[in-house]
Amino acid sequence: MTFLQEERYRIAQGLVDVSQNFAAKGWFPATSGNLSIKLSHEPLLFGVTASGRDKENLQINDILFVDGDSKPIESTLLKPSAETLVHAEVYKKIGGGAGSVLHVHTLYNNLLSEIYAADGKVTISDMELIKGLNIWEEGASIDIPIVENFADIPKLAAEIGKRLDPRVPGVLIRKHGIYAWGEDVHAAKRHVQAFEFMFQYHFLWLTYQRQVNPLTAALASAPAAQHA
Ligand SMILES: CSC[C@@H](O)[C@@H](O)C(=O)COP(=O)(O)O
Ligand SMILES: [Zn+2]
Repeated sequence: MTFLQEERYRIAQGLVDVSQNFAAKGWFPATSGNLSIKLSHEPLLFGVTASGRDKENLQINDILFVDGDSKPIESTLLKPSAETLVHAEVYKKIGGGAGSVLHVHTLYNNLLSEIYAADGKVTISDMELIKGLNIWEEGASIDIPIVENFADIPKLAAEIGKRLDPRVPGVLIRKHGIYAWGEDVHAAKRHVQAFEFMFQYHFLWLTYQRQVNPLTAALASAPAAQHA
């Protein structure tokens, strides 16, 4: 498989740039996270980070190119990210709306994925940064799906595939992290930043309510019958 050296460089540099932005925020603890940019949809080919690389110090040589089965398309000593199948699943299901898939582990996405695990989703309503997801309606509400953290990656990818919503460009994995995407790496980066801001706000707001006004918080979370 041959493709332009310029394309290879554009994709690798795009991933290095976004990794530096996220690393500065501490979103890649302990080498976690993985990143990809699509090269072509038909056939599906994309550049992805090699497994186990320190994404706080990602280099152009840490990127390899794989197909829709997560197999390298060129001879390489690099091993694709252990979660490459998740990237492939998002590209296959979202189509043209996904030109890049980004995965980060953060404290706030882990906390909310556990707090709302039983609901299977986190609901965020009426926040300005929902517009950062390209959703412009007044008072918009979004549900971010939460899937269990299956160790079996094909199962994890399939479960994520079942829950994808093209309107909401992200899926949480319980006590693991978020996969978010966008039509290109800039949109995907904006989506991750918007989600993380809203997760942080939501968690701190929950905490504030419980600390500052525990009675109101308890009433707000109690079933309606108990209010009567
Ligand atoms: C280092 S713990 C995190 C990993 O288990 C995994 O979830 C992850 O995000 C990074 O895996 P990788 O294979 O380096 O892409
Ligand atoms: Zn991960």
